[in-house]
Amino acid sequence: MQFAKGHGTQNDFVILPDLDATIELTEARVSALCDRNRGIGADGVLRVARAGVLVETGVLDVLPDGVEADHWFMDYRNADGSVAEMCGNGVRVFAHFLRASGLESGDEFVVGSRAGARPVIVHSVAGATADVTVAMGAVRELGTSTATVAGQEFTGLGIDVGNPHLACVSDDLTAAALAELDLTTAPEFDASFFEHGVNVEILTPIRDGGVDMRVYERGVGETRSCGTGTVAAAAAALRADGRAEGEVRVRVPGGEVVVTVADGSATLRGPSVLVASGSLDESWWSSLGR
Ligand SMILES: N[C@@H](CCC[C@H](N)C(=O)O)C(=O)O
Repeated sequence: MQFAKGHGTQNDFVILPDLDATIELTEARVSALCDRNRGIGADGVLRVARAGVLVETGVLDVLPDGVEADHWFMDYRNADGSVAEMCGNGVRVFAHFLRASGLESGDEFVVGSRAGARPVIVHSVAGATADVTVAMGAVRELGTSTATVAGQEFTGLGIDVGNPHLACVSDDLTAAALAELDLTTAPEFDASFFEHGVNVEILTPIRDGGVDMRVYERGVGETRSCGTGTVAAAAAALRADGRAEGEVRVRVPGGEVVVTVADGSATLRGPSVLVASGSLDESWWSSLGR
């Protein structure tokens, strides 16, 4: 079984090209693959197949909104094996992989996700690195809620960008104080507000056109970046600045991306790096629980 490994601002993924969608991606297998000691190690898994094939094989019940049978589909799983609707860094890496592997030759194409169609523009591919913009779809504000991180309560804006986020802009927070925040344990949140769990972003207000952000991802833990999280963060930071639209540079521990919010939707531009490819040992794979 072939795999590749890549990351978008150090949010890293194991990529599994599976054009016939025959791989049984159980929770046990995904979590073993993503385990940094007993597997390859990653924040998530991206299965590569056409959307129609995933419906035919029963991985998807139906084609999500705007996704056509011949669109490429990013079948995304979190490191704990759970399925999530969308992954913004994942889409950039997925698009880069399609180009690097020759599965796709265009600069503009659609990547399907469970949250719907996500058109991409591949601006450049140079060596192991690509620069990709993803149209992230609608940014829906859900209202105010709170999260408690290491005993400290943060108020934030619930935002749905295909998956759920609570983006907490903290007025006096500096980049240095943010870096000190203890994010080793899961933030507490209002489970009646976020029935399906939530990704929590803590960020500074906009200063010089940018924010600093850290994230605790549902199904993963703290990651060095989260693309959908940067979109939620940018939208919340713009709101806190009295604006509904604008461009925001979002600095995360793993690098920097640019988010543009306009007309109730957003684009996300940033890098992708493909670092390795190889094959999984078949006996190891089949020894994993189903
Ligand atoms: N890292 C991703 C988001 C992955 C899904 C998330 N953990 C969830 O469960 O919603 C990104 O780049 O957007």
